[in-house]
Amino acid sequence: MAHMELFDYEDIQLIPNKCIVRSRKEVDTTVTFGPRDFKLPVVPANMQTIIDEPLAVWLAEHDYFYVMHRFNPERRQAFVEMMQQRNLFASISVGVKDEEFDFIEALAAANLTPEYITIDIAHGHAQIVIDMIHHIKHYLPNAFVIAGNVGTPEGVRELENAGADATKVGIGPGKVCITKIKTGFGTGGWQLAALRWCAKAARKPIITDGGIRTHGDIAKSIRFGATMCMIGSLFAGHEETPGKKVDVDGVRYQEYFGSASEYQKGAHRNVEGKKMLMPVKGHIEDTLVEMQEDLQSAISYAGGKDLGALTKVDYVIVKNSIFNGDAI
Ligand SMILES: NC(=O)C1=CN([C@@H]2O[C@H](COP(=O)(O)OP(=O)(O)OC[C@H]3O[C@@H](n4cnc5c(N)ncnc54)[C@H](OP(=O)(O)O)[C@@H]3O)[C@@H](O)[C@H]2O)C=CC1
Ligand SMILES: Nc1nc2c(ncn2[C@@H]2O[C@H](COP(=O)(O)O)[C@@H](O)[C@H]2O)c(=O)[nH]1
Repeated sequence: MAHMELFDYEDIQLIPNKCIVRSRKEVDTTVTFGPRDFKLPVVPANMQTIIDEPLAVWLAEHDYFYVMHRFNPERRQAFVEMMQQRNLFASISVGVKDEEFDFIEALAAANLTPEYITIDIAHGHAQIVIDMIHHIKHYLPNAFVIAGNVGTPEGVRELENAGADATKVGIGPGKVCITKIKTGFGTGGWQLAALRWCAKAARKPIITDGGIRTHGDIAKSIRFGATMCMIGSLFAGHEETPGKKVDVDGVRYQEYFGSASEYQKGAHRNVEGKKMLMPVKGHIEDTLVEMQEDLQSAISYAGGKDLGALTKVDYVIVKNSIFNGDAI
């Protein structure tokens, strides 16, 4: 590996350029991802405590990208039918076990092609993922295939060469992730640098996945090569997110647990995720609007009118100092 600068979100500040808009309202945060345009380059994580069918419908109706999780496998075909009957796009997740290969064939037999299929595996740089990409492209050639997760340029290239239309980057930077502790591996603590490293090799869009803690981190992700940002913890704790609500000393919280946690698996086997309680902070629509306003502002600081302006801004590395000791 050539010499690589190591940094994460909190170590970076972007450098402003002369503003060319009279109002932040003029700034366009739209992103084209696959066959569609979306309001924001942001997608809630495909986790059971973050997305469910009603939220997926709401997001699709309001022109936000979504990826339904894969943890109610028996519902997925009906979900695709339901979305497409309502003229909404269908975006689902699959794993790589034998029955998942059968499921792809069942969709094809039913003449159902989801617009987006995400192969959702912890260690996505694997032959079985390449086999699944080939399988989907054979049976459902018009589906846009997102494959991951990977943490290296080699991983990105191999999945792209196998036919993936986008790759997802991030091994272990998530808020409820314990992969880095349990295995010693991953991009936790240097996710932004790993994104830059992977983006240099990519010929197709990248979704950065995990580690985003502030709205400014979305702008930084775009700067370092992401087309889309997958976010869990910032979306956890909304009225509409499906994690169980609990009351602790009169304060409302919502459960947010890892997809590889024992709470998801129902067994303590290969556990690489934990559970947290997040304070309930209101409606997801308000958070999405605030994200959009903050991103519009970021683009105005970049001296532009759309997301493209962020991709070229200068930056400095200010190791661990941007919060001046303040908590986020
Ligand atoms: N982004 C991240 O950093 C991580 C995300 N996750 C999330 O947790 C969920 C469960 O993931 P996952 O365990 O992959 O899904 P699955 O339980 O579907 O396992 C994937 C398949 O790959 C095999 N496998 C071999 N090596 C590994 C490895 N190191 N990690 C995982 N599987 C391996 C598994 O077999 P066997 O189980 O017998 O080994 C299984 O057959 C997913 O939603 C994933 O996104 C989990 C960890 C890290
Ligand atoms: N290592 C693990 N990673 C997990 C698990 N469940 C989900 N994830 C990943 O985290 C992101 C969300 O990260 P956040 O920082 O925005 O909260 C999610 O999209 C997955 O890639 C897990 O059990 N272990």
